Amino acid sequence: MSKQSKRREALVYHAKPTPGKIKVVPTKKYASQRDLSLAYSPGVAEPCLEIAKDKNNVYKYTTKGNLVAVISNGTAVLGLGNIGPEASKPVMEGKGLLFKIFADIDVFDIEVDTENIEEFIETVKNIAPTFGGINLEDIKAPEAFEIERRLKEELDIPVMHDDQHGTAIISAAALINALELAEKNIEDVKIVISGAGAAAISCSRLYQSCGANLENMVMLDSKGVIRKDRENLTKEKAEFATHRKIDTLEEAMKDADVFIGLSTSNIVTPEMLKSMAKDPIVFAMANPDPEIAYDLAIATRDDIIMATGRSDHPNQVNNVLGFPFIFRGALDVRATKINEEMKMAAVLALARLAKESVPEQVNIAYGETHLTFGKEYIIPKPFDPRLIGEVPPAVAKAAMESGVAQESIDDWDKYKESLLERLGADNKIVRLLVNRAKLNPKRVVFAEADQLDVLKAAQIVYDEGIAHPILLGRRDEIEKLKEEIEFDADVPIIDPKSDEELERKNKYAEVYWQQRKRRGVTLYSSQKIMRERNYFAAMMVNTGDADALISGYSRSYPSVVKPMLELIGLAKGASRVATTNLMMTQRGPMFLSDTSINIDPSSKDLAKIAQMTSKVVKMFGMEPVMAMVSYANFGSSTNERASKVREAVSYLHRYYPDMIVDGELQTDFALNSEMLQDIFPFSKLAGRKVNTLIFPNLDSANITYKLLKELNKADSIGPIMMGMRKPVHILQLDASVDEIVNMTAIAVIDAQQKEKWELENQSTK
Ligand SMILES: NC(=O)C1=CN([C@@H]2O[C@H](COP(=O)(O)OP(=O)(O)OC[C@H]3O[C@@H](n4cnc5c(N)ncnc54)[C@H](OP(=O)(O)O)[C@@H]3O)[C@@H](O)[C@H]2O)C=CC1
Ligand SMILES: CC(=O)C(=O)O
Ligand SMILES: [Mg+2]
Repeated sequence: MSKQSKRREALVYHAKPTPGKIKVVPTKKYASQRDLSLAYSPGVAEPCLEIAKDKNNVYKYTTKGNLVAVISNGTAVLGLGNIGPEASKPVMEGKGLLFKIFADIDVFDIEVDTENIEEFIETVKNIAPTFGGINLEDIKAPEAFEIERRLKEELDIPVMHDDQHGTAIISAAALINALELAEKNIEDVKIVISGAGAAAISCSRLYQSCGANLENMVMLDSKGVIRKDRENLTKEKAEFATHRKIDTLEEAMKDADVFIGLSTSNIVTPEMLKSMAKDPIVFAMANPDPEIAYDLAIATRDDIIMATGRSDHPNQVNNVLGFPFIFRGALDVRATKINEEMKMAAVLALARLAKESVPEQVNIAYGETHLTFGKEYIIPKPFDPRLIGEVPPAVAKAAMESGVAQESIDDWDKYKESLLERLGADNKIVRLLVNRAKLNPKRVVFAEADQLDVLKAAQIVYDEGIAHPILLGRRDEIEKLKEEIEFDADVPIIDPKSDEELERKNKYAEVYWQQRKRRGVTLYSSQKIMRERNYFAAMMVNTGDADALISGYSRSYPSVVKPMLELIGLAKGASRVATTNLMMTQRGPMFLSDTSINIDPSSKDLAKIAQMTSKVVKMFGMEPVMAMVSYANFGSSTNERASKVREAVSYLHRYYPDMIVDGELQTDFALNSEMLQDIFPFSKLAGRKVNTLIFPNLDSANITYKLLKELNKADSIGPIMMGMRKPVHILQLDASVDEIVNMTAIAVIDAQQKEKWELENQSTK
């Protein structure tokens, strides 16, 4: 993607569909007059009075305990400098988003229009009663030091200047691990620090706590090396002033073991890197552009251990790995401070985690095959789901042991479990899907590429490397739309109606005719039918000219399924096709089958649908726990509709005893593991969390899925086609661009799996 398109994409992302990145969502019912009389007057007076009696009750009756203020005055926004409070708001909203998705902490972002230290402190102190914690952000040094020191002293809730301590914690963990790989001792290494601001000073102090020697450090600011003989140094800079008679970064870098960049972009040259000691460690952490570009650094020295603050290269040393989890731990024990002990506990937890074996989910999420501790993996990845289970407990424990916790945790296993529960699975699942597709992108033909949304989706999958799109449709229309959305990549366009495709059309017609010539099909009618886009696209997949197909955006589902079934046919061993929908519900991801095809399946069909769905659930990295739902529970009705489901279950139990499936069951029992455990403790599902529902007929499945989508605004991925010989996936009429992108990822994964099975079959023959 060009720099210009990236810029546009970032602006559209922030502007559409609603400006900004976060919103406020009520957590209580508000549907009836009664609800409102509780939420507001007169009911609300009761918690007010309780809190007036005892301020601690504010944690019991309000969101304070899980609410953090991300506060800035916009004086040091990333590496963009003093761009003012309004211009800092996207970053602060971004931090809010990260707090929420990584640690389930709610955030109000607050941008304060003052550069005066006293005014800023006064503002924060005045609003502090609202919050459980204060995250100071992007405030320039030296003001940031005084502001944080005073607020820590004067407030009884945790206050942390993220750019100082978040950065220090993460980079210290990365440094410990990098030094281990380089086989160097922290006490001995020569460290150059570019930048003498909030982040640099705090990092350097923490490295000292980890054992680094002040005598071995050289720090630089915008004026050059900070020497003892320089005048008018702030007290923080003076703390790091060196006796060495050097003035420039170039001189400082000679024979240095470690470079820490917390200053500004592109100030380190390849020559400087070459002058460093063997196995140099370079953390170029300025954002958005580092002190030296990752690729350039790697190309300059092959013994380098390199990290940046960015997510698009290995080793992202960025405070995003810290602030969500540090505050989570601090809030959960109502710590009054974030102290040195808590910071060190976070450092050690992060450093330790990087050395443990990486769950497959993380490999997939980052499009990697085998992340292991080494030069390109010195620190955990932000999307590592283990972070929330490891860092907050370490921080909370340290808070308790150092005497700043106001509440204690006794059952650490239970606490860890509750932390893992906090993370919704929605985004994770989509990410997993997309990244799995990216590992081995396939050629996907978009049969309706002359529709704007389909083309937009094709552009996204192309840009993100999810698939190699083939655009099928009216060439002139596609060209026009491509220009409109500035999709300038050279991807194949195929217009089945044009003369250019005559040869290919004839080839497909011949194949089609050969298969059906004894069923009343003539060569002429075959040639005619190949002008129809879905037939043409299906033949592309059939003959290996494409790996997968996406269609259905502009036509009714059955009208697309029919030709696909006729042309592509069923997979080996499949007796029918069916679909499943993945719904992102508040309870977590749920698969619902069959949502689109089988009107009144028999018990055998139901068993088959369950089996096929189980494979799809596994494809999403989840263990299927399946309820075959009905209006009845375990034989409570003898009606044939209930017994059909019962028979399907007994078939599965008999032939597939390892499948975790049971029924017939009413949906409320299926979704409530405790109720199920109490009343039907013999069930295979008792005590388990059901993630898949197999419905007895199309009516119930389709109605439920649409109801969830409309009433609960649950996002849906699907319908995912199961049982087709080739990867053909059919969109709902008017699917959104996101839905088309997700469906393409599914089509690619489907193609990857079919390819794998074919290879396995060949090797066993
Ligand atoms: N990866 C991460 O997680 C994080 C990265 N950062 C990045 O670190 C940088 C600094 O942030 P922060 O400390 O908050 O900002 P500050 O404004 O507090 O500090 C900036 C420092 O950089 C120095 N500086 C500017 N230009 C140069 C130069 N050419 N050579 C050497 N030093 C220079 C300034 O010098 P002077 O004192 O003379 O003005 C100042 O000391 C930013 O790029 C920010 O994005 C920050 C926090 C986290
Ligand atoms: C990451 C961060 O907080 C910064 O660059 O300022
Ligand atoms: Mg910052």
